[in-house]
Amino acid sequence: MDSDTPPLIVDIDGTLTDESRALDPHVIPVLREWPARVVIATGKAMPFPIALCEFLGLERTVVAENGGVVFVEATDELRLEGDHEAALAVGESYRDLGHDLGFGQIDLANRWRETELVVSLDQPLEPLEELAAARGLVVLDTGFAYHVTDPVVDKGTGLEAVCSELDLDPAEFLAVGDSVNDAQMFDLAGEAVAVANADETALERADRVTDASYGDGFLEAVAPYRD
Ligand SMILES: O=C(O)COP(=O)(O)O
Ligand SMILES: [Mg+2]
Repeated sequence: MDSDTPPLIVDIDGTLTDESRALDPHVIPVLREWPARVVIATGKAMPFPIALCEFLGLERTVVAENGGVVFVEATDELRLEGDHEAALAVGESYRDLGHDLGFGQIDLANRWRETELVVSLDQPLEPLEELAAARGLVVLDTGFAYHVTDPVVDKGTGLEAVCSELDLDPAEFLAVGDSVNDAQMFDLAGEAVAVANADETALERADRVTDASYGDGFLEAVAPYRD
């Protein structure tokens, strides 16, 4: 890698993982050795990207919950944004209609969530969208879960928040992702790459689409900046 390597903002599920959300081990050395800043940007709750950074030996620079949570270790900044009360109320109303969030009794998908709510993809979408809209929230289908999210935040606002902390410009970044929740960070990044398994929105908003899927797609996305 040369000194012109851009900072990297990368999604987790579907980009660093396979379809079952298991991390592709081949991405590990690439992330560990990336010579510029690495930002992990995910729809997952904060403990997941924080743990990923720790296990990879990366400084913890994280956008979680689709932009609702931003943590920058270097400046000791934690920003929470978005109407969590409204998201929880959507969940309550959804249950009142006889539906379920779909993650079982001990719901690890929502347990550490601070700004949004997630519902399993095997649950009905339409009533969820109606309840969310009534409270000014949106539902994002990432291909891994339905996210009831406050539209004031997204991974783009998260990238901007990270940049203002670290005195970087979003346009310096290489962004890699796979789904609708990556679209706004794609719009801001200097170069946006969708892996081949990406959804229609991510494919449309990307500057480049890889031939390979999942972790192999990520490796292809960053290949021009290695060696
Ligand atoms: O949690 C999800 O549904 C998707 O997570 P991701 O943003 O890391 O792909
Ligand atoms: Mg993803």
